[in-house]
Amino acid sequence: MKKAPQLNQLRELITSLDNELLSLLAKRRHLSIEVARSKEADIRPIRDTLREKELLARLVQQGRAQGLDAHYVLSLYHTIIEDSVLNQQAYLQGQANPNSQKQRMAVAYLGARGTYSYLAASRYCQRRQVEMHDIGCSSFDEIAQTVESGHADYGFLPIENTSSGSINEVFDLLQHTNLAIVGETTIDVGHCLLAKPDSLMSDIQTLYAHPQPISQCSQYLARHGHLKLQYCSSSAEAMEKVLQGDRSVAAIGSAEGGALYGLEALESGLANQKVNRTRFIVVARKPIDVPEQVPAKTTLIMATGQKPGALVDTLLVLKAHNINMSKLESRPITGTPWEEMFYLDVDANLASASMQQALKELERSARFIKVLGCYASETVKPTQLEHGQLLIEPESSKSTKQTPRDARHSRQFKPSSTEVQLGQTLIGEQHYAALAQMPIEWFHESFSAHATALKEAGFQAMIITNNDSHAIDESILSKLCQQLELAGLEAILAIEQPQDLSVLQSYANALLVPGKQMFNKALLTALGSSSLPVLLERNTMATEAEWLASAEIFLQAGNQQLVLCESGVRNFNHPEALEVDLTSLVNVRATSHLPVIVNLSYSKHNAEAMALAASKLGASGLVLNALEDIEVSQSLLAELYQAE
Ligand SMILES: O=C(O)C(=O)C[C@]1(C(=O)O)C=C[C@@H](O)C=C1
Repeated sequence: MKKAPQLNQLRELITSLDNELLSLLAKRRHLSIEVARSKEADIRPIRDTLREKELLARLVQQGRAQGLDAHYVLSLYHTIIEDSVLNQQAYLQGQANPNSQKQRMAVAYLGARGTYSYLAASRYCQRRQVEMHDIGCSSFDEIAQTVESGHADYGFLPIENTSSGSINEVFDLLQHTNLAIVGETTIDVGHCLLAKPDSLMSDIQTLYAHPQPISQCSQYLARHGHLKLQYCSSSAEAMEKVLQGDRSVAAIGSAEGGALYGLEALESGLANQKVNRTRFIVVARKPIDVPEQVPAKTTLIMATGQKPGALVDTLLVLKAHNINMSKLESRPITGTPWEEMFYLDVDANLASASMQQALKELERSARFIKVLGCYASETVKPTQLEHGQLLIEPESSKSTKQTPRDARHSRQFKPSSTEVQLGQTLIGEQHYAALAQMPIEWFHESFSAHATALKEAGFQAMIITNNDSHAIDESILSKLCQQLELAGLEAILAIEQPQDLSVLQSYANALLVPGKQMFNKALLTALGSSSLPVLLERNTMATEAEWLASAEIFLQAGNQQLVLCESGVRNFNHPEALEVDLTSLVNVRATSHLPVIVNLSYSKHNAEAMALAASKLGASGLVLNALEDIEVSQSLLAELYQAE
């Protein structure tokens, strides 16, 4: 028996794949910036949701054919596209504001290295490829003063959090500052319990934290009522305290921040809400221009006075100009009891005609109004696909489930077992067939001797696969099929797309739908409308129901000459290889009248025993690797034919 590969060998393979993935992602990023340059020239919007829909639908389909589920592909690509959009925005923003372009920026933020503000600021600078000179501050006022006095170029202020809501102190500060909002950024706040590496959860008695994380983790803290809370001015101070303390103290902070202090996360996911994100605004001394291609936000503050319906009038102005308001917050005006200052974020570019017009109208009715800034919106809403495009099961499998009695593949529909005539070869309950398989690339001039030897060893047919999905080379195909015919082997040709049907059917005795095309509805329907027998290979990740659902699509189109081909599925025993699913063979034989053959050419373990077991369990044939030692195949086939 072949030994399972070593863990380190497998890890090396994964490492090299990951390296390839990274370099592909870097190349994609580079291309995305080139796209931004072209959009800059013809003034086209950065976001093109139609293109995204088309791209996502294609990738979901291609991924599914390779065994990757739709949600996995979608979430990967949502992240990739978000990155692409934000990079394009940062590029165009830089081009539109050449004076604010610097190699190195001084950035003021709350606390010290390791706080969430620090993480937000460093990510913001990284995206703009700007070196960050970080200036930790002890309060929001100090951040504002540091920027106002020119000691910092940017200030980072947390404005709202998905768990604890708006950060009032920052709203109040904005009332009195002359700074402009020039950007926003949102980060995931993954609160962890950080302690020294040798601390255990049972050791922890005291918890240091900033009031914000304490309020965002209130449920966790209620469950751990014995922990003594100590308030700190920032998460960095909390981590510093843990560093100075003994094993009984811990802090709330991010794992990334904790690592800067040599602390480890004893527990993670402390926040009340699963999605815990904080939005930061970036303030600077001067406002910036936002290019019209970039989705922009404008933040205003206004006091309407205590007239009935004053706020409604404001909102109606926005409505009249088709301007969406993404946030509305109110804060008391200091020194004026019962009067409110409203903060509005609207999805509009300050320079746009509609926003300018709306502002004029608002000025007429407001007692006070001020634009705090216009900046690129970093909320990249993921483009969604139609529900039908996301279904893990093909639509037909739903209908099969609803009316299993009517399903054409079922024994209820047709109690007697189906026999499929493949040239001169019959496949079915009473007819066991042996098929060899090889990729078309293996064809060579002296192939005919090998084909004859296969025939003599007991094979009746040859499956020709096209592993790399190359375009069909008709001259090779015709020579190959001629030699198969001379050797007395039926030619079964793998088909990848409906367009290839007209060429392939002139050479083939039967066609094979490879597992990766098992969900290809167009292909199944085209083959179902032809008169050639077809072998339908199970996708390595497909369930029995999905496999039968694909068979149903084929049968519904009219052609009843279908053989199911079980080629192995991924499993935990031998993750590097495929393993024939004998359980499914039994189940499918019990529920369906279609013949099932078993392809052992991909499975590396116990092929001989598997072949015997499969034939005992009702398989109507087997497929072996055409290049396997012919004598070994011959003795196996002899044993199988005897057993039949
Ligand atoms: O194709 C474009 O127009 C791009 O800008 C590239 C891209 C992408 O990364 O694939 C990014 C943003 C658009 O909304 C659509 C697609």
